[in-house]
Amino acid sequence: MGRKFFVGGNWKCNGTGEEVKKIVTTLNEAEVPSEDVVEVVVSPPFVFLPLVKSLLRSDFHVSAQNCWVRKGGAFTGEVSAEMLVNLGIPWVILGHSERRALLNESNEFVGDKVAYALSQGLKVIACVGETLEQRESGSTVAVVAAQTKAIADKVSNWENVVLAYEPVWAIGTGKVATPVQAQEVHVELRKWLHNNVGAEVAASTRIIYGGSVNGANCKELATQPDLDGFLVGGASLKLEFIDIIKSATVKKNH
Ligand SMILES: O=C(CO)COP(=O)(O)O
Repeated sequence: MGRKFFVGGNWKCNGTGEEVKKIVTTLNEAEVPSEDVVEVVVSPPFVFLPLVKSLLRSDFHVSAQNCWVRKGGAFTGEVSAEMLVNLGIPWVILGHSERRALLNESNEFVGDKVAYALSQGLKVIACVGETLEQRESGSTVAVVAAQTKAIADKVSNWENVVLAYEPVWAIGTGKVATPVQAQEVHVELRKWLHNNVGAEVAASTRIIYGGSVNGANCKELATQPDLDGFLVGGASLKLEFIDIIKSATVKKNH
């Protein structure tokens, strides 16, 4: 079963209105493989979502970087899944390691968020990944399995989920996982899905890699059979994001 290559750009907490418009103009002018080959999703900060949605080419899609865990209401500072749906935003990133680490989002909380966002009709990029300490102590697989289990416990339909493996030690550090390291964990995640959710979900769910992906390292990573795309941070604000989108063709021809 074909898993369409997926390239997400997580802009994190960056950009002014002018900078955002510039990035969108660059993306709009880029020649990239068609939507049949690659699904491209960019994720600006909340405040720029309407602007980006209104300007962005129609074959690229928009994602939020977070949303509230349940129905909106008296939750100062939060943005609900319903609001994203109301704005026509199809995607949301949930469980990013920066939120897990800095805002104490637990595995269970992330699982609840993923389930609620899906129930409202959003598609979810759900992030998992180990810290350097966890990798060095040999617990990488146990950590990502526990994070994935907390999602699987709450979610029965995986059709609208993309799983992003983002080792914390590779995020924003310039220290990219080697293709072999990434492939190893992607295989383990797929195995986990196979054994705990089902063969079909394991075969069809896209598992993408994030952590210091750039225009230079994306092609080799893309050749790995269980790597179905990327979630890109820093490089998604730069011209090289277009090269990363183009690495979808490496996959297609591999
Ligand atoms: O966190 C990331 C994407 O969500 C990765 O960030 P970098 O590409 O900047 O390492």
